[in-house]
Amino acid sequence: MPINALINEPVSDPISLYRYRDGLAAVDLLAVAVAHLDLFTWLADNPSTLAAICQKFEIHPRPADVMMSLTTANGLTTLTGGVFLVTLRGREHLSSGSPWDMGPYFASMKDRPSTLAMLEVLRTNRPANFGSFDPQAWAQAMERPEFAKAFTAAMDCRGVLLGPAIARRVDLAERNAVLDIAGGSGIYACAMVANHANLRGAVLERAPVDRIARDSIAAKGYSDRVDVITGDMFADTWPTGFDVHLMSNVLHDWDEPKVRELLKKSYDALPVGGVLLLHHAYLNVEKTGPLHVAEFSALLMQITEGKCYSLGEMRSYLVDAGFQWGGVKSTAVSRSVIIAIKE
Ligand SMILES: C[S@@+](CC[C@H](N)C(=O)[O-])C[C@H]1O[C@@H](n2cnc3c(N)ncnc32)[C@H](O)[C@@H]1O
Repeated sequence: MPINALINEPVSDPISLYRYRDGLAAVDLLAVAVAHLDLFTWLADNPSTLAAICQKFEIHPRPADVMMSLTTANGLTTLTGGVFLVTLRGREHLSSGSPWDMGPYFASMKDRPSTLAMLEVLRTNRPANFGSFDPQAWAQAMERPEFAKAFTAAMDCRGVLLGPAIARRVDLAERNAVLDIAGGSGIYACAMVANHANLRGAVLERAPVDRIARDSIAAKGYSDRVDVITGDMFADTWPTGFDVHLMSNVLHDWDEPKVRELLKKSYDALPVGGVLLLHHAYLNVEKTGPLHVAEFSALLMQITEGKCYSLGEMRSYLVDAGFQWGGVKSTAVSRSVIIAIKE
């Protein structure tokens, strides 16, 4: 009998493979910090806030925040009382004047197209074209059926691992219906209903992904329990009748104002006592790691308007939106799910 991957998890751990794929852009972000900005030489003499770093190097706060999380997670900087300091490792290996300065080693990769694309994002705050090879940025490229199909397939194969991991770590025994906002192929909604016989589901997606989701859900045999609702999560009112909302790998595509907007939309559409599940890769409260997540954040910052948020940031956005914090559970490959309840 074939393995039902929506119910069974793999025995082996693919984390090293995820680290390569997720961390793709981290090397370019570090190269920008060293070879273009000479960040560590300056910061060693000028401990500074994020705002002062942005001013000095004429870079934007969102990518600068991601850059400093990456240097901190690498043990090159620390943050004390809102001020970034260079550590011994940063001084010895990445500051000019040190006999062990690796600056020239990084300088040789300064003009790589992907490094230059990263510098452009720091300077403009505009997402680069997808993976530096597609003619459009991700959000626009997703309107083209061919790109949407390939991108949704990429998300779907990741969801086979992560969807069941979420479904098994949250208690949904008393719940009835899950709305998977921007649910891609519907893999997460299928995994939720596959693991919880009491649940029905729906995916909210815009065209052309809505059609891809319908076909994918049918191919998995879940059309009788998972619907697809065509809609724009920003422009449209969210459907009611669902006591669970799931946003998986959604908020990390957007900057803070849009994150807050989506949380408010969820709050308005959920019944009192309803639960919001937020599944992403999160930095810790102090933004000192995990390194895998700080590396992934470089990629998201480069190709979308977002980044990997910290648990502290998410908690404050949720509380501001009216939610009660219900805890956080690890799922797989450095991802976790935040549970929030509408009071
Ligand atoms: C990174 S994918 C995540 C898909 C899925 N939730 C997952 O975890 O694999 C982001 C999804 O957001 C969807 N999306 C982007 N803007 C949207 C909008 N305005 N309304 C509805 N869906 C949107 C895209 O079509 C895409 O499927």
